[in-house]
Amino acid sequence: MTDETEAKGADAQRDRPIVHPAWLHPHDTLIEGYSLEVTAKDIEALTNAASTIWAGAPIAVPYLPNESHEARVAAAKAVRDLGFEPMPHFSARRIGSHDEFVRFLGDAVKVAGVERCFVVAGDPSTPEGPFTDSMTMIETGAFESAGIKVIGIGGHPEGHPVMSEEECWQALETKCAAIEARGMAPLIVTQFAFDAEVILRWLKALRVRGLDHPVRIGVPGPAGIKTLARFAAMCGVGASASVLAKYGISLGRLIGPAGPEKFLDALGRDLGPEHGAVRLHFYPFGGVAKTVDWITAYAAR
Ligand SMILES: NC(=O)C1=CN([C@@H]2O[C@H](COP(=O)(O)OP(=O)(O)OC[C@H]3O[C@@H](n4cnc5c(N)ncnc54)[C@H](O)[C@@H]3O)[C@@H](O)[C@H]2O)C=CC1
Ligand SMILES: Nc1nc(=O)c2c([nH]1)NC[C@@H]1CN(c3ccc(C(=O)N[C@@H](CCC(=O)O)C(=O)O)cc3)CN21
Repeated sequence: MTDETEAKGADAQRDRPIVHPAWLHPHDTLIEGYSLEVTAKDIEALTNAASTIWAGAPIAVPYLPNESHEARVAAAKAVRDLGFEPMPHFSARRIGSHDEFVRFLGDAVKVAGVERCFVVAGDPSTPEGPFTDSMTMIETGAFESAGIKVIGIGGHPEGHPVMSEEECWQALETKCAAIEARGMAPLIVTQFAFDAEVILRWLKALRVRGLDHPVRIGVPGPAGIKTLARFAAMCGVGASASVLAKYGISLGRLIGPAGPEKFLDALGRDLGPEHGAVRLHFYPFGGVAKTVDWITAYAAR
């Protein structure tokens, strides 16, 4: 019972005003109920690793350029057929037309039984179609009409290359309110980061603002240091020498793998009730198998 919708159900049954209590069972460890992000190209790797991933795990599939509609729908269906909960991305600035949007949403629901979607602005500096940001997709009303229950949105604890800090909070508040007003449950998924202290500070600020929705903290899966640096640059994620040192990466030794053990140790040590309902979302930059094996070993410690 670590899933967002189930958590809501459990909430209602116990008739308690606390939001998503299933995310904070005292016997849980931080790693339980994790989710993953897997590209359409990595579905084969997901299939091979499936038996070592918890049944029902939410699996997000990013909306990457140069993928066909069919490949995107097939990826969501494969995730469902493997016994996981598909959460396809809807990348506003990458979607070429309203038709492309509703066709993907419709087929994702019909073919893959999708009930949760992740909406994000996306990287193109000029939108390829009518959607400039997440809100313009949410406001079409298409998600609730299609029966979507949970809408994931991006959180930016380390700031954003285009938006100011205050704009990030405004965007988050506006999206959460709109999603709830439309009868769906918001889920905040953060951009991956390397500094646990920044995450903890941001979580506190989020709760002080009255945003009590569940949060999945974005965690880079274990990968070679060069690979991590490449994705950080690609995604606009800061990775200063001092932050990387705290993470366990020494700039004097740039070869070899780096995992999130120090990052997660720090999070696990300092997370408290004041940070609200929190789970993890892994970005397997070093490959799905490597990340899942790493998670299994970390959980068994
Ligand atoms: N966490 C993830 O998995 C992903 C994160 N991203 C990153 O997150 C950002 C999306 O932010 P959201 O919180 O979804 O924003 P949003 O959709 O809530 O938009 C908030 C405001 O920021 C502006 N904005 C966002 N991205 C922009 C861009 N690339 N160029 C110019 N203006 C932009 C929007 O026009 C809007 O005014 C992307 O731009 C990208 O950098 C993108 C894809 C996946
Ligand atoms: N700014 C931003 N844009 C994103 O698209 C994004 C984020 N942030 N944050 C986290 C996730 C990670 N995302 C991605 C995006 C691309 C691949 C990927 O595998 N791309 C290429 C390979 C690129 C490379 O190895 O350099 C591919 O072949 O599909 C993986 C994860 C999407 N997400």
